[in-house]
Amino acid sequence: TRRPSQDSQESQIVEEKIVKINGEIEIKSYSKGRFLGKGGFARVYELLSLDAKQITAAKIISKSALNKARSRQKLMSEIKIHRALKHPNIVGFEHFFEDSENVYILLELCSNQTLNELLRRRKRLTEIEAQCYLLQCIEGLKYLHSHRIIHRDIKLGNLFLNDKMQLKIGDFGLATKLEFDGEKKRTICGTPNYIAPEVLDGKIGHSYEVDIWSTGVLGYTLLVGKPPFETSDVKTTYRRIKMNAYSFPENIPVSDEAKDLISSILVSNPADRPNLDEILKHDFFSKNAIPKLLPASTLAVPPSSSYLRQF
Ligand SMILES: CC[C@@H]1C(=O)N(C)c2cncnc2N1C1CCCC1
Repeated sequence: TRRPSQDSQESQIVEEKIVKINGEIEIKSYSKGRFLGKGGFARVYELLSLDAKQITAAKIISKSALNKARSRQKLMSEIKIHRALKHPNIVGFEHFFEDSENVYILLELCSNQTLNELLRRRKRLTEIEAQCYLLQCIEGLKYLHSHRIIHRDIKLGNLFLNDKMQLKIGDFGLATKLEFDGEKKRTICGTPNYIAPEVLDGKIGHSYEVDIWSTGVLGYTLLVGKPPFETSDVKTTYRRIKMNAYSFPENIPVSDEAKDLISSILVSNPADRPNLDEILKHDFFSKNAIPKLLPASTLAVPPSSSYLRQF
């Protein structure tokens, strides 16, 4: 009997057909679990591999959605870049395969969602939490940039938290790999949330500095509770970015070190921004001891004063 919730074309078992080198066919079976949501063209489910008993977050993309060369090309670029990465602050790329209907991308399950949901619940974070998350994001970016990869869409919704509360950079749909040092990228597709002025400008190319810009926007957003240039309409936001028009609200306590660091990053000329190592040397990251990981209780409430006393 079919479960009432199961609609006709979606089956609960996924089978991967593997043709071995000696011509034998091996079938790997997976069981589809909870629906996690939509990500781009994909419907995302928890997926349990029935042999290794490993559970992943599976992006299931129907091939019919990939008929346009552009979207197929984008997906192949995302897979090509992401599958080569391995770092504690980068979402793990477990496996990918296809069957007659779909392409399946199996990613590290991050059961504590993203910083987007966290900030929606908490409104804004304490300085020690912002330090902890920014530090992990910068470690992940150091790894990406050392492999000549620019993420280009660092935003709350692409920063995932796994069950251990580790921060993981995800979604490489807008990422690009530079072929040589000094290469400048000109085009950018999609609507990155924390777009850097030089990308909007379009005259000069852009490079790693766009990810640096995003860490400034991220720091401001975590501490203030909303992005620095956000307005009700995109065109006005872009104008504010080009004008570098942002300020810290009087009524929200942000430390001098935080303001100084964020202001040094959110500068229009990419060449004037600090690099990742310079950012890590800033007083903001050395003024107090920073926890490697935060307790899961902070998903709902600020860290308790007794917890903070140890730092
Ligand atoms: C698989 C897509 C995306 C993701 O990239 N990861 C790593 C992830 C990992 N774990 C849970 N969800 C994840 N998501 C969510 C699913 C719905 C929207 C974004």
